[in-house]
Amino acid sequence: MRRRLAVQTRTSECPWAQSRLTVDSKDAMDGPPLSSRATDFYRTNPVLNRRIHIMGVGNVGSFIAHALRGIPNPPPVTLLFSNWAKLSEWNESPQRLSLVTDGDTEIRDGYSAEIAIPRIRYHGKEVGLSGTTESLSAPQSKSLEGESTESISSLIVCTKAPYVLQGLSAVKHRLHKDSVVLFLQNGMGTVEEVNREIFPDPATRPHYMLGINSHGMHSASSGPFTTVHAGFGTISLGILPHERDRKPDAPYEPTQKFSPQRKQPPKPPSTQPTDPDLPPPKPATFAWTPNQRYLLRTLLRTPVLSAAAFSPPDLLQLQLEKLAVNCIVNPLTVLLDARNGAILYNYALTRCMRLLLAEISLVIRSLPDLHYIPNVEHRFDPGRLETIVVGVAQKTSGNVSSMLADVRAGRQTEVDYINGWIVSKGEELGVRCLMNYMLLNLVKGKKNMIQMEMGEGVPFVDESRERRDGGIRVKSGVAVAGEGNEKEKERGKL
Ligand SMILES: CC(C)(CO)[C@@H](O)C(=O)[O-]
Repeated sequence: MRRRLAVQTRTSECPWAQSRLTVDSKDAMDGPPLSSRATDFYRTNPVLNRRIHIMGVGNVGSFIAHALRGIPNPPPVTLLFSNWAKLSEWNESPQRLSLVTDGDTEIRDGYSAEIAIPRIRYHGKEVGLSGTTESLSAPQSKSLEGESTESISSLIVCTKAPYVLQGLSAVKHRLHKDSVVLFLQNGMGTVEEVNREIFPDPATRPHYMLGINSHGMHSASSGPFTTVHAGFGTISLGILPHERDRKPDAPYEPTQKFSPQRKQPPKPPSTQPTDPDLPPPKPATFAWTPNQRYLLRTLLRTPVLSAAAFSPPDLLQLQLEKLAVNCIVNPLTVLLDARNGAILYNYALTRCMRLLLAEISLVIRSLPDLHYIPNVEHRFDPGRLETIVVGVAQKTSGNVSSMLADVRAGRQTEVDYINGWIVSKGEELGVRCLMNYMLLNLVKGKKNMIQMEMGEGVPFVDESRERRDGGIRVKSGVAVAGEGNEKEKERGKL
């Protein structure tokens, strides 16, 4: 039997430098015999559960699952399917994932698969099950027939932002306070929503990690469970401080990165005056949990992912830069019904971009979290954001943005988590974002228009038709939802 061992090495006082390796006893047997101190350590520290669950077996989820099974001593991986049809398709297939890179196909197996049926939520309550007409009489918190009840230690959520709450509702009772959940969505605000709706109690809330994916993937026409790795990108990862460790409304204290002396580095001058209404800034350092460290290390040792880890304030700034790009490229390509490159070399569109970026920049620069971080004024200056947006539009000029792909298919978009986040953060901070508000509603309006053209935009529709949207449809008095067209190609990301 393969016994797993954990080795902890404390390299410095700083939690970012602590490390715990999980190795197979087979590998450990080749080394020197374990000291009694080490065996005592294993007796007092429970061995980690190495299994990684992946929610959302679309292109992003399949890419990550494929990459994880390709590393030495790979972790066990469980794919969580959101409907019986897809799970049956998997069970009837050779149960392998394929990744096509530059025309070469690599096939990997050894996956477990489970069903986790998203619970449809309406006004914060679970009211039905995705893809069925079954209603839930009482708030659902337990597993349904066929669903596993085993606890989940590490979960990677790869579904699109509007489907995260539904998906997590199906597994929330399997997650515990020491579990780690990695969110890999476009936009902002998912974690706040999950805290409010799924894990309101910080005492039992799992730990979180965030990731920003810039790899481009789409599904292959050659067959199911095959993903084409079309654009080589990176995954920026970070661990989010838990509310048990750090108050979420506290701004970050800047970390001195480069200093000639170790002792008492000089504090960089704050670019903004200290706000008496804000709580005092807190450092971004905190202790990692074993599951967080394990998941982070596993992803970092998976070369295909090109993953890199960042401190929470650095990751937040990367997220905000990506948000600014998505706030411009995604909705403008929807309204123009054109590829990303269409927003370039067109001065009328540059004017629109500048009006939008003026609001976006102001909201970002007003965020309390960034209040004490030096250089924020310059990093999120509208001119610099414009340079980033234009650069991305140029690099991905041939891509159909993810939002345009969703709108064309009549699916729900991530616009609420992109321009919608800017509008609602602006409201909180006293910044009126009229341009973004209009764009938000134009995108929604266009999606509704296409849905109506597809005959799916009215609440009572032909019962035989599946709605390709995560929204609510009232059918026989029960709120239900369809699911996205799985065959639809996911656009390249950046
Ligand atoms: C940057 C971006 C717009 C490029 O296609 C991508 O993030 C997307 O499609 O959402």
